[in-house]
Amino acid sequence: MGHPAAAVWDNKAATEMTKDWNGIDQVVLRSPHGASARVSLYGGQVTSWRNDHGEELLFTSSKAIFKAPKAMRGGIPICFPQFGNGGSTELHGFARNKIWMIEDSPPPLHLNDSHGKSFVDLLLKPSDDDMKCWPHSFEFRLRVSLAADGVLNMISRIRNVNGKPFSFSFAYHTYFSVSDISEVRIEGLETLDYLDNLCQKERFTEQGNAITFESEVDRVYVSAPNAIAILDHEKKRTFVIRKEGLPDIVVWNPWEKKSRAMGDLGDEEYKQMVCVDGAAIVRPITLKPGEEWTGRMQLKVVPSSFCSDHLGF
Ligand SMILES: O=P(O)(O)OC[C@H]1O[C@H](O)[C@H](O)[C@@H](O)[C@@H]1O
Repeated sequence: MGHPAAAVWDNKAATEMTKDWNGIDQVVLRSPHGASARVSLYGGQVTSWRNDHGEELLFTSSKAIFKAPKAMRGGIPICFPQFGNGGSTELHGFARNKIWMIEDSPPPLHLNDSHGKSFVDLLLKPSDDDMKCWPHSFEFRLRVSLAADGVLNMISRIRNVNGKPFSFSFAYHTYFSVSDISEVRIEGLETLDYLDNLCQKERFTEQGNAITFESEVDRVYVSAPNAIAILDHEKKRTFVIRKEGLPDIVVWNPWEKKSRAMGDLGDEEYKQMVCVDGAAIVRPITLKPGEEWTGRMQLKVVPSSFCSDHLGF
């Protein structure tokens, strides 16, 4: 446990308020060794995560649009209260298109996540418009923190402040930057069942040793382990994703044809990205009045020589 005053002091020194491309406030988190992360108040979206050498680890489209109704294509949009188009709200929910507030003194986290980290706490409450399409009152608290070793942590707490229970789905829709999608493999999802969005959500079982990419992929892996890895052979680096409270993993690459049809993605840019999301989709989360849910994702990048044997799966 760190001394609270020390944590506050560290944090002030390590965070900075600037504006994003669209003139909206964003918070820059910095580590003492040079890593950084940017969090826009638009969508509570992490728009950049850089390692100690200043290399960008998240993908952002060169054609990204910074206007509703779609989130900026890249970084980590937050999908809430719905993932995909199966509910009453806009695609992937409204949270990614709202202006969030900074919250100076949020209710304490059970787990002390602030010591030695730079962090920001954001808050989203529904507007009258949101209540029209999704009539449930909630408080969504998001903490984004950057540790001294460059590890990025996101903790979402969603509280029911409604008179009645409600259910939602959720995803950290994470666009990882990769050298070439053909050189990428994902480990940790072997033998799992997945729902294939390209086949009307039909359920299949993953057969291969690891996931590689040769065409469009749009899947929700069900009940995935809490650590999975994305290996980028060309860059010789591995992203390690750890998650808690988020049973599912989405894997998405639009490939050539879909990219060409998307106005906010360059025709060839699908090669430089892969989306792998910690998510709760297959079984929506239900909260009774007064209950709170927590979903946590941690992102780390390690040299690929640190192979999956070390991850314990
Ligand atoms: O274009 P967006 O609304 O950001 O959605 C981008 C993608 O998100 C997820 O990965 C879905 O599974 C895909 O079906 C969708 O195309």
